[in-house]
Amino acid sequence: MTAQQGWPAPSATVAVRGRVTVPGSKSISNRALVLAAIADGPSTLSGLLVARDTNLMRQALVSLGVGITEQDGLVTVTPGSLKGPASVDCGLAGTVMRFVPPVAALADGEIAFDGDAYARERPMNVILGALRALGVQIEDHGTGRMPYSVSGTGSVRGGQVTLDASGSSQFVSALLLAGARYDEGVDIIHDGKPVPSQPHLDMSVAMLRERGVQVDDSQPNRWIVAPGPIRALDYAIEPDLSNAAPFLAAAIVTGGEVTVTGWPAQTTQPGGQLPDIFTRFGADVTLADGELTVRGTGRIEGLDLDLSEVGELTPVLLAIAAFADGPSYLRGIAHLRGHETDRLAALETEFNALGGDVTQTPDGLEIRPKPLHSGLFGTYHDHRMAHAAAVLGLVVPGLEIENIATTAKTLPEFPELWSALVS
Ligand SMILES: O=C(O)C1=C[C@@H](OP(=O)(O)O)[C@@H](O)[C@H](O)C1
Ligand SMILES: C=C(OP(=O)(O)O)C(=O)O
Repeated sequence: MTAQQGWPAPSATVAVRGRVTVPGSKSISNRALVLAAIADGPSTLSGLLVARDTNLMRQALVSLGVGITEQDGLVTVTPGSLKGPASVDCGLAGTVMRFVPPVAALADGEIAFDGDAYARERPMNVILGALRALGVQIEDHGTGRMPYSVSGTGSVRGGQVTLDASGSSQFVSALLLAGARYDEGVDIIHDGKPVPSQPHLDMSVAMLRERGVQVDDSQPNRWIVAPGPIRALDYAIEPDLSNAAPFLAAAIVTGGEVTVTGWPAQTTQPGGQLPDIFTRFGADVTLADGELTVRGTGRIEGLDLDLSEVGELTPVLLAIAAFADGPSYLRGIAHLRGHETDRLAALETEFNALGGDVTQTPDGLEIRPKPLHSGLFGTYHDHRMAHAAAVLGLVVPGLEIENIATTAKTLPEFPELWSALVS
């Protein structure tokens, strides 16, 4: 492949200044869809993300028998009786491959799951094993991976299950989201190294409680969901704060100023930690009147960051750290090896191919800033690799991004929004 085959990342001739509005959160959108699909009546969702991951979730739920209609940007989800046979394309969406099987278990009939080639590499065994322990029949040909099928009888016994969710918080969220609809509810006990992505767990619990479900998360590493209905709820989805990260990073690496509109005062999204992290990098950050403004000060400090709670922010934060005045250490993110790609390996390879000095550690990445040169940045079907490359490209002229279209996973309009902001 030659460098000509990539998307020419705009470089910033002047400091980036502007305002951006990003579409709805992937994580909240797909939870809202799942919960609405198994609620006690129709729910209307506003601000739902339109992207590959949410489209796959919608298709999955429709194929199970859920009604989904759309008018004037509002999406109405009407629960139906869940039935197989059906097949579900998970693409590369963790939220689809982990959150839908516990719902499919409530269907009557066989639901087959498959996805992109790399989806077969993403860890699934924990959630499949947990579902089996809760009384669900699963066929995975002994692989613990995709493709698999879930054969339901219209109800799930549920009850207590012990699992190791250190590989992904989505194993816990998946059971939380459907568990109220199981006969005995679900009592999830985590046994293993710490569960990553605490904000995403909080998001699942909060969204269940908003819908009247009783969740007891008062003990560490244990979540008890009482059996009962999930109340239908009309719901507005927050903007995706993780997808806002590259735009805000543009201000930091160019010494400019970027405002993201619609920033929630309170959030369970991991991006809620961005103001603090950006401040530690040396940026000026203001949150007022529902807008977050980040101003680059011309100085970026190398940081030692535990990103275990906010792993999905890693690629963009590494791109900022590439221009810091000292080394940075990003820790607590071994589980990123099971994301859209092995993100630790991919980031190390691609940053170093531009002349960078990035090293994988057992649980993270170290970066020692060095001048970078132009080149083609591989994205490995990973939207956040593309975001990181775009941030680098502001400072590194001639950088090209392979398969920029991969950003469609969560933000199809990324190339246009980016070009409009930075050029
Ligand atoms: O539940 C969710 O919506 C997510 C949980 C996290 O997964 P991991 O805990 O596997 O990192 C996060 O990285 C992913 O982007 C979305
Ligand atoms: C890890 C991610 O996605 P997924 O929901 O597919 O796990 C991500 O978006 O960074």
